[in-house]
Amino acid sequence: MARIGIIGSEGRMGQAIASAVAEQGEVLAGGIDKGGDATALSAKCDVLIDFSSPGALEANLDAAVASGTPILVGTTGLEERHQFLLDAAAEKVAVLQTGNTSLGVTLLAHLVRQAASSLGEEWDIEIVETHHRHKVDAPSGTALLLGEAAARGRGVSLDDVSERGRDGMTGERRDGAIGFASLRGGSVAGDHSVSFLSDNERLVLSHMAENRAIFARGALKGAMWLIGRQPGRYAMPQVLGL
Ligand SMILES: NC(=O)C1=CN([C@@H]2O[C@H](COP(=O)(O)OP(=O)(O)OC[C@H]3O[C@@H](n4cnc5c(N)ncnc54)[C@H](OP(=O)(O)O)[C@@H]3O)[C@@H](O)[C@H]2O)C=CC1
Ligand SMILES: O=C(O)C1=N[C@H](C(=O)O)C[C@H](O)C1
Repeated sequence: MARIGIIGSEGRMGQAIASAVAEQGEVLAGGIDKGGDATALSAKCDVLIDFSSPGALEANLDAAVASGTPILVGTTGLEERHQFLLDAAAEKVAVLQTGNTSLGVTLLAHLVRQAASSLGEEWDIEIVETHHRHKVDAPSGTALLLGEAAARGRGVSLDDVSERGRDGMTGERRDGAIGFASLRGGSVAGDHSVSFLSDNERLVLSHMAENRAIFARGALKGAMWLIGRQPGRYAMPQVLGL
């Protein structure tokens, strides 16, 4: 049995992960929230699972590195500087960061990349996500992950083609753009759709999360997979064998 430490343990995801840990018969070694001691938690775990806040990431990675504990980071709203922190930590411990730990979205990203690579630039790409009223970041980590997949399929950089937050006299749509739109309300666990739009037809690939258990089970699976791995950056397709 593995000893699991949860960062953000009282949050919506933290509680769902604790349920998954119990369901799978693993051991919950402890959990922390804001103001908690990540170093002490890390020292008594085989793996850390972090679903907290971007502001907590640096301290959480430092704690993981100090005790040589692998870490799965599900927190979204991360910026470029956070990716540098993740890369640095991955030189010392096994690190998996993803905007979505579900099997369905991991497969969806694969399909989106394939579709973007097969369809020409005359197919516009638009990504729409809907989440519960409590979500604090936009676009969602998943929408960005799907945008990255589409951009990789097209052989372009997402930073160069991304169109976010259209408002007012935007002008016509840029050729080759990948657009994002976010809806917030109610208790939606997470809906994502990627539309490929041409003049004559539309292809829409989508995923709807019915609840948080899918994220929690995927996170636990990823965390268990990290135990005993060499330092490095890992990704969900490796965990799921996709
Ligand atoms: N990758 C994936 O598959 C998924 C990712 N997410 C992401 O996970 C994150 C958490 O989501 P959710 O559970 O809904 O959010 P919540 O707001 O419900 O939970 C966040 C938790 O993190 C804690 N926290 C905040 N700051 C710190 C800190 N500095 N150190 C330790 N703990 C801290 C909060 O504690 P306190 O209340 O004391 O501030 C709270 O308990 C979000 O970024 C979300 O987008 C969500 C679902 C799936
Ligand atoms: O905050 C959430 O709830 C979710 N966040 C992740 C994201 O930003 O994509 C994953 C999931 O959609 C739920």
